[in-house]
Amino acid sequence: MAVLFDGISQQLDFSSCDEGGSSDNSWDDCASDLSRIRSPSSVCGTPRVQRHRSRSITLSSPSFQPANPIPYAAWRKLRLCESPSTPKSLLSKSSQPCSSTKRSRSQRTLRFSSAAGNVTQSCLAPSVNVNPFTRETVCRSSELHERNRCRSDYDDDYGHRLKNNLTSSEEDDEAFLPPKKQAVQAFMLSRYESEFLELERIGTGEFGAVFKCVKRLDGCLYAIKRSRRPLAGSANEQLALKEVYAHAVLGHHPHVVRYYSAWAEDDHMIIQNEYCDGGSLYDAIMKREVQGELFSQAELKDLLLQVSLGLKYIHSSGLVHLDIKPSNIFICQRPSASAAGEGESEEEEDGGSSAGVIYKIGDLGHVTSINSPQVEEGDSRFLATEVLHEDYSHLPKADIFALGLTVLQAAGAPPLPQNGDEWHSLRTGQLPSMPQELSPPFRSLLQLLLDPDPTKRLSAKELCKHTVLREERTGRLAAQLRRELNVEKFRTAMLEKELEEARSAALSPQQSLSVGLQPITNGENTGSLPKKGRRLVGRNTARSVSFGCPGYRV
Ligand SMILES: Nc1ncnc2c1ncn2[C@@H]1O[C@H](COP(=O)(O)OP(=O)(O)OP(=O)(O)O)[C@@H](O)[C@H]1O
Repeated sequence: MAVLFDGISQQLDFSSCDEGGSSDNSWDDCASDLSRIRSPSSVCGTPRVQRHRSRSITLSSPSFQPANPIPYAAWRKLRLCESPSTPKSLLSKSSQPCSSTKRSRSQRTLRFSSAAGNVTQSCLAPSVNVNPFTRETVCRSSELHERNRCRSDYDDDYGHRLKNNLTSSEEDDEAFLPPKKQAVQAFMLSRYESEFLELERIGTGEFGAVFKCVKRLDGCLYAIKRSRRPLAGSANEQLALKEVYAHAVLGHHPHVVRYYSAWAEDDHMIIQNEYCDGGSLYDAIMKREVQGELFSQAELKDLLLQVSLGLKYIHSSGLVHLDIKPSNIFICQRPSASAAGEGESEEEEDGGSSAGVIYKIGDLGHVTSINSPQVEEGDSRFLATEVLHEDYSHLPKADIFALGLTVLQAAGAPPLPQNGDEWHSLRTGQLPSMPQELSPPFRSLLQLLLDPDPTKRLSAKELCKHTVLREERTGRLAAQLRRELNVEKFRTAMLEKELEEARSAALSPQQSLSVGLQPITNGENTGSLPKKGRRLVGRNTARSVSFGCPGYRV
């Protein structure tokens, strides 16, 4: 029995089941966890199988049962937290460079991982590759290089989770599943589980839940939307399908959240989208509110311009969004200049801001066609009156109306009413009272977006060209051009000076020839000849210039 306990104690670590020690994990609990290991609903920590040379007892074998249930108190004593094989030591082992043989083996093996939250989803799934080209990886490796550390030190959640995952796969070097079982279990994994490692839940909405995931193959982050309720036959089905159809038709634009893939799983729709690391505009507004800050007018113009660019693209594709609002506009932090390279980004060419963030339109669940609309009204707080009255003749202008209200929200306007008198008065063209003074041209522009008559509202295309929005960018461009012009002027002046010097240097010997050749002796009497070692035009002009007179040179 002692031998049996010893074997178990060296293979199991329940620290991930109960970090705080408050859980009542008995053997039975953990054994049942093992049996539920592929159930997505299971959230309790899964016993972590530690790397160990002895294979006398392998927990991965479903047939394994302890001879006797282990009492709770005794069980807790079996934890390996401070033993030489604790997870800590395993982590540090994994952070050291490992041989290529080991890496390739770990990539092949299936493993148990103890990813926090939805633990069991990633169990038995393949490991995650680390993409060396992502911004995160590049930044991290340069940081590590700077600090001259030999141990990797991931300080964010992504790093931790990735690391845990990689560590787990290394632990699995001592593969405990026979090949047939591995194959069967891999087969039983869903596409979501086998292709992605779930890092955290980042949001919930009408559609369902959204998770931040890393794709095991490419090591990149994605936002994965999973519909909340089983879809077949539900009203949610249309919403999900609309989103997929719209994404597929729209393709790729810098101001529309990028779509990668979609599939159905267990009667749920799963959509793989670009992950926007700045969250939603709604989150950003809330954050500013807490900090007692407001979006500046320049930021508001930037927001309006960028979303207009996205809308222009959607509208020119014959579609309308119909649910524009702060929680459906997502933010990507702009990569630093060094990471982005020196050339202008696509956004800038398309008129976006060169500083700060990139705004992207997301959540295409209400998208419909302009010409044959099937309108599923979006959030009533942002709804234009004509849509409420089922007048669909100017649908793109309904997006413009919602965009106007979105910008007002970012400017600090009070929360919008869902209905009632206040709702109607907002639709008479009156701007709500604002906590900040907006310039008259910008205020009039916003007023124009909220005009009760949709035909008077500007189109997205007109907005993108509007001088009020362009002046910021024009000003920035002008400043940049001025800087470049100054550099060029300076360069030209330098070249002119060098040319002048070269000319006079070339002229001097001829002058000296006309007055009688003087051999160069000890450096005296050199007239206007360049001083010794002085360079002429270009970098290679330290060479002597010969005039074909032996004994005479300049
Ligand atoms: N691509 C993404 N990148 C980052 N976070 C995202 C992304 N997509 C969604 N989220 C987060 O998940 C939340 C809900 O997402 P989304 O609005 O798409 O779901 P929904 O169910 O359609 O919501 P709604 O009720 O607004 O229609 C967002 O508010 C945001 O915090």
